[in-house]
Amino acid sequence: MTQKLTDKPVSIAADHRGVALKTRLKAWLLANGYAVTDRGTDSDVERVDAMDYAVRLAAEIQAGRSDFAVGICGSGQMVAITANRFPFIRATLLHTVEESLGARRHGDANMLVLGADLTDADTAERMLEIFLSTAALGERYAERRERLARLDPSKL
Ligand SMILES: O=P(O)(O)OC[C@H]1O[C@@H](O)[C@H](O)[C@@H]1O
Repeated sequence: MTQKLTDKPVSIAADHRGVALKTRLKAWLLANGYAVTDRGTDSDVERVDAMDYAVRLAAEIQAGRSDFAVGICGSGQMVAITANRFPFIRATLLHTVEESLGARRHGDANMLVLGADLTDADTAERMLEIFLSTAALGERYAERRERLARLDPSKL
């Protein structure tokens, strides 16, 4: 068993293209001792907008109900772009286990984003395992994250 960085439920959501991967990752989370908050969608035939599901995940983190979220759409792009509009979200679209390590160590990412059309489920499971068990580094990495949090668009 790898270390757990959170005792809160992991929030997960997907658009219609990500339903199958969401089901698989939810099962992995439950089997590995994580509580799960599933914010939909549940139909892979009814077309929905990935943006709405990214917003649902952001709301879970903003409210403090989850420390980590997993968002899925076909490419992952729409979830990642939407989620990163919120300053308290550090969403990262990943394709490899190595990227998952870096996203947590350097970026303290709190939302794992996956493209269901591009990512096989075994790799996604491994990325999720690494994502939820890799601590963020301190020192210069922490200083950069603090700078990031202070970036002010009105001062461009
Ligand atoms: O299935 P349709 O609606 O054609 O395309 C949706 C996908 O297009 C991209 O924005 C997202 O990746 C989303 O999953």
